[in-house]
Amino acid sequence: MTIHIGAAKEDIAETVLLPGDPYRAKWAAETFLSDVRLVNEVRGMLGFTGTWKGHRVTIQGSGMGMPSLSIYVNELIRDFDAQTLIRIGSCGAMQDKIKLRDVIVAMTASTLSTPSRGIFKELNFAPCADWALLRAAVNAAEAKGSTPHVGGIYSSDVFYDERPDLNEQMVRHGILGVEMEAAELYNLAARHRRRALAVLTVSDHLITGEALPSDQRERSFAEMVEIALEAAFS
Ligand SMILES: O=P(O)(O)O[C@H]1O[C@H](CO)[C@@H](O)[C@H]1O
Ligand SMILES: O=c1cc[nH]c(=O)[nH]1
Repeated sequence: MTIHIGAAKEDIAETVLLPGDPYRAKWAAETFLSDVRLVNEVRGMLGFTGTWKGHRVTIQGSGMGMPSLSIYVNELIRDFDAQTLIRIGSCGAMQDKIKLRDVIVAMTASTLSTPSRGIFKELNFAPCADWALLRAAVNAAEAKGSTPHVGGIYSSDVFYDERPDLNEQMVRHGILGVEMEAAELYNLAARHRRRALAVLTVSDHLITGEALPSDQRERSFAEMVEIALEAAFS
């Protein structure tokens, strides 16, 4: 039991899926897992553990933004010994070729800053996904007849952006989409030698201005959850 996760050590699986939205955690656990148990509700940041095809899985909300994700991932790694951590998040598309509801698998995550900035100082560390997980996610998507976009994303500290020039540079350099957590997940996984990946569904389009309603962000992103589960246990 930690300050932010009120579960016994044995209640948390080695494999953890991490949606930002705690109600997406509830929906995904109830939709994809068997023998589901609520294992955390501290601060309403719901976490569930169950089984998928015989494998134990925890689905734990991580909140919005890297400082929040950092709390949950630090505790999951240090206190619960999580080994494989896969973010299942929403994102905004930054390229014309990407459409609403497309899946993006994040190879790298560019940032302006992360909670790890304090230790990296002047170093520009390159947060990147675990290669085997990334390959397994792409294979899983393709086996389902889907073609995910694979490449770099932007992990931003803000949703309401006051620096359009930064987005312009991201678009210009081929960044696929923007979200708010993956870079610090990748930093922490590198530091503690764990496996991490971010699989994202496009909920907004920065070029067209399209946006999905919040109920769909909570309960309709099945494809990315299936890809994450298949990748974790391939
Ligand atoms: O849908 P989730 O997983 O929360 O991810 C995205 O949505 C939130 C912003 O609405 C941020 O957390 C961003 O990264
Ligand atoms: O961070 C995010 C998440 C979803 N959509 C966005 O535009 N930004």
